[in-house]
Amino acid sequence: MFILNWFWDVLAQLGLMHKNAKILFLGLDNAGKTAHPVAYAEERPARDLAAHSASKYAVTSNAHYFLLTGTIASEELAIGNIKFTTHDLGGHQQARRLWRDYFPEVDAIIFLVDSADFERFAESKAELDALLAIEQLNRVPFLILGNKIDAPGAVSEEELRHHLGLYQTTGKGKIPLNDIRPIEIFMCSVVQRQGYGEGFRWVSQYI
Ligand SMILES: Nc1nc2c(ncn2[C@@H]2O[C@H](COP(=O)(O)OP(=O)(O)OP(=O)(O)O)[C@@H](O)[C@H]2O)c(=O)[nH]1
Ligand SMILES: [Mg+2]
Repeated sequence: MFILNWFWDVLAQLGLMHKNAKILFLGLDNAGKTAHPVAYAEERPARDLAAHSASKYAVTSNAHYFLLTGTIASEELAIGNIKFTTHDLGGHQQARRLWRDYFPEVDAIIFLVDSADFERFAESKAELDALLAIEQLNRVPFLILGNKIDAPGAVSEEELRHHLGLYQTTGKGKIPLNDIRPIEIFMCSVVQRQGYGEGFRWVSQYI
């Protein structure tokens, strides 16, 4: 298993269109950003990752590696001559203070929420609101992923919108925007590999 394993399909899609996309994965701890037990957080040889990506996407070029420093995992991935950096920042409280170090030049923020964790919706909302209020991010597209729809007790999109206060969002089609930050919510299950592709396609049009 690799960090952000689940996201590679979608990165590959984005990779055909965009260069040097810097995407931040944020959300509370346990939201599903890395979707694997943290226990294996050790550095992996670059060749593992290269082998993985090569087998899956016929990626052969340079710069396949990732770093783990404390709770911050960052991956660089090159598809052809297009380079991506993804940062999955840990979500526990101490790590959240580090989020803002990663804001400069970010192209999109993916904010994950555990849609089955009713008790933490308010905490998620507080973090999300704080992010949305940051001047530096006021043009950065926000993709909110309501994850774990497969889990017992997961709420519907409507309910999650309500709990997060996301009543006015961009819309899910190809919506042209002038000077307004794109923001939309999509429900997904990282574990079952469903739902997020639509979200990433949506956000990619604004990167
Ligand atoms: N049922 C279900 N469980 C999921 C899903 N995605 C992640 N999980 C589980 O949720 C737990 C936490 O996932 P992580 O990816 O480690 O959470 P994280 O957001 O990276 O958390 P931090 O690294 O602590 O910030 C794990 O046990 C995952 O297996 C999902 O779509 N459905
Ligand atoms: Mg994690």
